[in-house]
Amino acid sequence: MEEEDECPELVPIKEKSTGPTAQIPVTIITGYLGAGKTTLLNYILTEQHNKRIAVILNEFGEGSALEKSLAVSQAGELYEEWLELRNGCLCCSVKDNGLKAIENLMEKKGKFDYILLETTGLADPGAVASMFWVDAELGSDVYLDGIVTVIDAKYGMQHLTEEKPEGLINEAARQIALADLAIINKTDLVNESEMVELRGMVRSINGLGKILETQKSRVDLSQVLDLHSFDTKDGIRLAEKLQLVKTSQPHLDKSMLTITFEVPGSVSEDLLNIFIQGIFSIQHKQKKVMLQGVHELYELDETSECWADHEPRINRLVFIGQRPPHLPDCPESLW
Ligand SMILES: Nc1nc2c(ncn2[C@@H]2O[C@H](COP(=O)(O)OP(=O)(O)OP(=O)(O)O)[C@@H](O)[C@H]2O)c(=O)[nH]1
Ligand SMILES: [Zn+2]
Repeated sequence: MEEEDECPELVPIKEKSTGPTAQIPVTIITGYLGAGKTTLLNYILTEQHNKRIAVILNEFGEGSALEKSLAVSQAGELYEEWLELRNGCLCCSVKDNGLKAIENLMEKKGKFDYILLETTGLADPGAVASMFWVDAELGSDVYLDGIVTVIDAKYGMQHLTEEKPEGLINEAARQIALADLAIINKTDLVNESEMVELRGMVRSINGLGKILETQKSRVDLSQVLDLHSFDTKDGIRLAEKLQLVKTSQPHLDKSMLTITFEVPGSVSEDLLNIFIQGIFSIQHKQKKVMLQGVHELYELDETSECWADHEPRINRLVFIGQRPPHLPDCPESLW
C-alpha cells in the first residue's frame, strides 16, 4: 500500500553525546511583525550563556545588513546565515531557505553549539519546524529544541482577531498555537486589563505552552534555551504538534507581500511621519539611522555605522502589507 505522503518519517532523536558529533539544538523564534523577535535574539546574544550561538535571520532586502552588524558586533565571534526573502511569497521561501541556511551553517560545525532561527513575522513556524522532521540528514546534525513565539502586547489582540479571507490562516494564531514558550512583550505599552484579556486569549489558543511577560524581550535565558520540548520523554512530540499544521491550509495569507524601494539622497526627518521601516540617511547626521514601525508607532534608532565618504547615500524602505486585489496570486513572476 502507498504510504500517505503527507506523513513524513519521524527522525529519531539520538542520545546526546559530547564532541563534534553532538546534535546542535535549534530554537525557532517566531512572532508577528514587530513583536520583538530581533530584540529577543539580540538580548540572548548579549546575555551570559556560555554558548557559542549561531543565528539565522530573515533577509528583508539589504536592510537587514544592519541587523546583522548589530548582532555580530554585540556577540563577538558569531556565525550567521541569512534567509534570502526579498519580494515575493513569504511562506514558500522560508522552508527551503531555512534548510539551506542550516546546511550552510553545518559546514562550520564544531564552531558553535546552539542555533537561533528567527522567522519572518508572517511565517508559519510549523513549516519551518517540519523541516527537522522530514530531512533525515539534517535530523542527525540538529534537533529542534523549541518554538518561542513573541507576542506584541499592544497589537497582539488586533493581530489575533483580524478577519482573514475565507480559507486563510491567521498567522498570529498559528504562531501561538505552536509555541512551547509564548512571550507577551511590550508590556510597558498596555494596562493590566488589556494584559488580562490578551493572556486569556493566548491561553485559549495554546493551553500547554508556558507564557511569560516581558519588556524589550528581556527574559531569563533558562526559560528560552534548552527547553527539550520535543524529547520523547517529556511533553508533546513534534509529530503530534504538527498535526495542527497538517490539517490546515498549506499556505498562509497570500494577500500579504513585501516590496522594497530604494531612493537616493537624504530625507527630511519631519517628512518621515508615516509607517515605514528601513535605513535612512538623515540630513546633518553622521550615522545611519534605522527606522522601525508597527502600525502608528515607530522609532528612529541611530546606528553605530557611519556613511562612508564615497558611499552613495541610499534610503531603503521595505513595505510589508496587504496585496492590492488586482495583483495575481503568485508574486514571484512579477519581479
Ligand atoms: N515599547 C516597547 N518597544 C519594544 C519592546 N520590545 C521591542 N520594542 C521595539 O519594537 C520594535 C520591533 O522590535 P523587533 O525586535 O525588531 O521586532 P521583530 O519581531 O524582530 O520585527 P520584524 O522582524 O520586523 O517582524 C523595535 O523598535 C523595538 O525597539 C518593548 O518591550 N516595549
Ligand atoms: Zn506560499
